[in-house]
Amino acid sequence: MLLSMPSTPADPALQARMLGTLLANLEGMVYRCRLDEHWTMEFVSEGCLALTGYREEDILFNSRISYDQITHPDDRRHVRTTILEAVARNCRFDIEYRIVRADGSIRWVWERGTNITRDVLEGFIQDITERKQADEALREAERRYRSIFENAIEGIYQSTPNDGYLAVNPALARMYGYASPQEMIAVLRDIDHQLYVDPHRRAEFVRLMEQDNVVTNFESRIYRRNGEIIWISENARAVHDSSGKLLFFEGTVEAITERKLHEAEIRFQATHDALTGLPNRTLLYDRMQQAMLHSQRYGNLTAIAFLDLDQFKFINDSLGHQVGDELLKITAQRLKSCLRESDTVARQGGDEFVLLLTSQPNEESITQTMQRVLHEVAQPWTANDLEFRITCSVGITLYPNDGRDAETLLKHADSAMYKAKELGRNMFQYYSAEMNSTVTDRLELLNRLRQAIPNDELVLHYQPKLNLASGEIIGVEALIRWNSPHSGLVSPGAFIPLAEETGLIIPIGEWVLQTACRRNRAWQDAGYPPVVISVNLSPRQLARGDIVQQVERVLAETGLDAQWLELEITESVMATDVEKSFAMLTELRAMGVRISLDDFGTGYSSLSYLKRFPVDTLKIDQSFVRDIAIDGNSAAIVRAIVSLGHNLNLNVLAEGIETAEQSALLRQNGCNEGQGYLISRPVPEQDFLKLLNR
Ligand SMILES: Nc1nc2c(ncn2[C@@H]2O[C@@H]3COP(=O)(O)O[C@H]4[C@@H](O)[C@H](n5cnc6c(=O)[nH]c(N)nc65)O[C@@H]4COP(=O)(O)O[C@H]3[C@H]2O)c(=O)[nH]1
Repeated sequence: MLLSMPSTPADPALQARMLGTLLANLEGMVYRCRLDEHWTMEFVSEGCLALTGYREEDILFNSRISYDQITHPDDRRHVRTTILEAVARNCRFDIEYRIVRADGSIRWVWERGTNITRDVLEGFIQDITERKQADEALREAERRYRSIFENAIEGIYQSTPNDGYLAVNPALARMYGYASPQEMIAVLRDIDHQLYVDPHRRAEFVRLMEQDNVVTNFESRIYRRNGEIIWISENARAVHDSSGKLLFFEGTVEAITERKLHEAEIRFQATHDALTGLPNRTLLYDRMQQAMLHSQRYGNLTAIAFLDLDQFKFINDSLGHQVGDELLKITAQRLKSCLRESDTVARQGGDEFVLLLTSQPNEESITQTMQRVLHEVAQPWTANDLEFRITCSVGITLYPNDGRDAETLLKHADSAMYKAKELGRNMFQYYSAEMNSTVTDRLELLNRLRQAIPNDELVLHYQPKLNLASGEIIGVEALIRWNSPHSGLVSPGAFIPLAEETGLIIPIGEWVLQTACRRNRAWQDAGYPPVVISVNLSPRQLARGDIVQQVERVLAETGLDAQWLELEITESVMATDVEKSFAMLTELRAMGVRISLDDFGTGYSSLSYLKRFPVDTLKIDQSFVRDIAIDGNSAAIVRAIVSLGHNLNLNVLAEGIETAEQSALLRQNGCNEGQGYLISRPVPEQDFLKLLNR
């Protein structure tokens, strides 16, 4: 019993004193009370004041307040029931409840007691408010941590090195495709094989844990429950007990598939061309290095083909960038279709592509591929309901023959490509050492070309046009030459394309028009028989829109009558703003200027326009003339053009006549005007005037 005395010491006074000391120093209150409706106190120890805020005399025999009143109203019933039940069973009771202290504050107490008789209880009551608060704080903290665990967006887990997961949160279960954490823990027993796509990843994870006790940003590919593969990143640490034994790993998981895709996308963008999806220059260099190493080891050839679309700039400027972009995409596809998977088609920028052919046994195989490339690129394509054809010029270098590094090989391929352009486009050229001596540095060329007009370096050569039947000179074509102090007499193929690309053709074109008209007027003034002089007009001169005014001004300045001027335009002009071109050409014809359609039959699908086109003469392209004697198709085309021209009341002139046989065949096929080396090459003015005088 609580108040029963120890058997020693025997002195009752000593015992009473000890008891008094004990009771006075006890934190809490010892009591004796009646088992009545007030819990009437018969004895309370000194701790009463500290516990309840009431003095002993306030409580004893309910003199001021009863203990039942001190008990928190909400807990009174619970307290009474518990005590009565214990009494009924004659056993000790142990109960926690709240009291209301004298100052109104509420405190938690713990009471432990027993009944001495049927009516009297004895026991001890202690303030446990602080412990209760600590418990509550602990529970709150636990609740908080659980809430974080349950509601985190990141996956959280505890796992053992060998036995799967101890705990996972719902986010991780969701991320891995399981209905609940429980299901995931139950199903995923063999993490190495069931989870990681590469089973060695888990071994690596465990190894890092053993080594560092922590892993950060550990990225792996894992299987979701449905077999789908995703990327995750883990941060984890090892948890040990006090003896240092490993208990488990605990970590967080982030799904990073999107980030990985994004990174891959960025990597792709850094190495590929956005428009065509082809490898860009960076990746090309990389592949070239590999290909060269491979050739070195196996003793075969690597070919680098530099490819430039002929007249692309013109299409881009005249039909718009959208059509230009479309053409580049089509070309990219076509080029890829000609090559093996192991080869590379890269876009170098603009309309330039580079083909890298690896492990080539000999030149013949490269030539075959290049023939396929020319053929494929030249296939017709459609834009704005019109059918087009575009050709390309290609320069080829071989490793190891033509260069030992990527830079040199590309530079030489570029030179060879310009040679192909110079030789008439739509062809490929293998690089040869002499090409180095030709003008290949375009920038340097451009700078020098800019100076050509002010330095008076441009000259015109003249090529007569004949009536094939009578042999009479009926006209002359003015053809530009550049008398460069640096490179000698440069033919137009070597600088006109560059002038067209850079816009320099505008001042050059105006110079040609001025000079041709002035010279023609001077010949007439000198008494030579009058001839029509033809001047080539670049599509860009026409696209500028002021050609009518320019021609008017030049004719006025030089005093040449309009009937003695002919403007040669190429079919490609028709692909530009057709209505505008029609209007300008119509105006020029109304002034009396003649219009001739150059290179007829080679390029754009112009037949549909031809009927409406304000033109006087069709010039049959020299490629047909060249083959007329050997190729039935060319002869048929020439016949068709001649009869088409005549039906439309047009003059038809054949250019590039080199042999008497060609001339005869042309005459037989109804073509009675011609021009070509057979009659005369383009010659300086004085030589031409001698011909005119004959
Ligand atoms: N194989 C062969 N070739 C022959 C024969 N007869 C003439 N040719 C060449 O064929 C070209 C005909 O000129 P094009 O088709 O207008 O082609 C011209 C023209 O498109 C352009 N061009 C020349 N001068 C000018 C100019 O003043 N302005 C513009 N915009 N372009 C020009 O440069 C191109 C090339 O001019 P050229 O080198 O002078 O080359 C000339 C001429 O020398 C022949 O029997 N056989």
